[in-house]
Amino acid sequence: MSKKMWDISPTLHPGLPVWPGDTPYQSETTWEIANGCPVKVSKISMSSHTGAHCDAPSHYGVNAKAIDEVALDAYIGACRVIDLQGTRVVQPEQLTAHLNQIPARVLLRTYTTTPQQWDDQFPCISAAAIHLLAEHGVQLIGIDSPSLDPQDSKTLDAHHAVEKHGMAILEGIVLDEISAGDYELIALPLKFAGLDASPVRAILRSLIA
Ligand SMILES: Nc1ccccc1C(=O)C[C@H](N)C(=O)O
Ligand SMILES: [Zn+2]
Ligand SMILES: [Zn+2]
Repeated sequence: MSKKMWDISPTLHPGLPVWPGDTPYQSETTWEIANGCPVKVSKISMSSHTGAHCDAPSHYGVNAKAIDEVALDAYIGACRVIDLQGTRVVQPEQLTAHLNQIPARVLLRTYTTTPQQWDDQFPCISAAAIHLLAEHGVQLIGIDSPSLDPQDSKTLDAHHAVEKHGMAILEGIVLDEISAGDYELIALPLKFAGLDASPVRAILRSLIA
């Protein structure tokens, strides 16, 4: 019997909300199946931070690893989805009840329904909460909002807390249909040379068949 699977990735389509001023998702057809051409091929243009994506350390750290240089083990394995719907800034005290035998990956659900339009007040996480998770061995922090830090942050306190602990980041996932609990996460970044992030197809699978 196969393991149940949940897709936690938004569909990438023209009009998908992206960071203000960033590159919108666009695609065009390079070749069509016609006139002797046997294939359809497309061209896509998008920000490295489109939809469900993994930040590389080089996105927020100087002389830090690019997405093609990061170790992949953080992006596949046991994870815990913590339901914090309605939270605007995740604080340590909201996590303490969920730390018992916590896996190395944590995904935070802050939305009941992920907005279809850009939310400039999107939920984020405090640096103190990142430090608490790191102290409990967490290696990847995921969130259903576009960033760990507030949109207007210039200090990126949560990202630099992640940097301090060498943790991995997964942002822009969709947890609308996901109940709190433990799952297997698979969310591997593409091997873009020198880039600061990579879109991913993020999925959860049940830990038992
Ligand atoms: N596209 C951007 C353009 C400029 C500044 C930030 C972004 C982001 O997407 C935020 C990123 N995901 C982050 O968590 O820092
Ligand atoms: Zn990002
Ligand atoms: Zn980020």
